[in-house]
This record gives sequence, C-alpha cells and structure tokens, in this order.
Amino acid sequence: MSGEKKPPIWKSFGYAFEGIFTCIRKERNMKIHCVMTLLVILAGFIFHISATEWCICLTLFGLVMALELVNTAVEAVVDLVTSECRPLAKIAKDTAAGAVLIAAIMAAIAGLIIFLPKGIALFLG
Ligand SMILES: Nc1ncnc2c1ncn2[C@@H]1O[C@H](COP(=O)(O)OP(=O)(O)OP(=O)(O)O)[C@@H](O)[C@H]1O
Repeated sequence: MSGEKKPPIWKSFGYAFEGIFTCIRKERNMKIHCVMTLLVILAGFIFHISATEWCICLTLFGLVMALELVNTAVEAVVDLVTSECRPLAKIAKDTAAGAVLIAAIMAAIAGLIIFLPKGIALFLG
C-alpha cells in the first residue's frame, strides 16, 4: 500500500486489536497464555507482590503474548506461501514456535521464583 495515504492512528490501533482478538479466538496456546496471565494477576493480588515483581510479571506476559502473535503471523504467511511440505516452511514454523516456548519456560521459572516462597510461607503459616 506504499504511496497511499496512511490510515488514521486510531484505525491502525483497531487493526492491531483485531489481530490480537483473532489470535485469541483461533490459537489454543494464546487462550492458555490469557488464562495463565489472569491466574498470575490474581496470585499477585493475593500474595501482595512488590512493584518490581509486578513489573517482571507484566514484562513476561507481554513477551510471551507478543511472541505468540508473531508465531501466528509466521504460520499464516507460511501457509499463504505454500501448502506443500517444504523444509524452509518447517524451519520457519518450528523456530517461531521455539521462540514462544523459550519465553514461556523462562516466564514459568520466574513465576516459580516469585510465587513459590510466598506460597510455601503461606502454607507453613
Ligand atoms: N508447509 C509445511 N512444510 C513442512 N512442515 C510443515 C509445514 N506446515 C507445517 N509443518 C510442520 O507441522 C508443524 C505444525 O504446523 P501447523 O501449521 O499445524 O502449526 P500448529 O500446530 O497450528 O502450531 P500452533 O500450535 O503454534 O498453532 C510445524 O511446526 C512444522 O513442523
């Protein structure tokens, strides 16, 4: 669309939100990320985590969800380019999925470091 007049900023935001909602609707993993995010937010309020811990959690939610959106975009582009079984298509999809996995594993470990001691302390009284 180069050379054409750019859409107003609110329309660009609208398209971005459309992308987010489409991903939530279509991708099972994105639904799981949303549920995990809500559970961690709930746990954050229950355990009164610090401002720094909130910032770490929010950054990791953002990272995992943003990578899931990019993964969905890569899948869509690959499927648009070819429906045949191609080694490059496999590399593109598998590496994009790997990026989400790495972020999700690190987020889970950070979550355990933040919440496990608080959970144990609450359990032991
Ligand atoms: N065109 C292709 N050529 C080669 N391998 C492919 C191709 N399309 C998919 N694959 C392989 O199948 C796997 C699953 O692809 P698919 O498009 O079904 O993703 P998905 O299971 O929907 O992923 P997600 O769970 O992240 O949405 C890919 O990671 C890749 O290894």
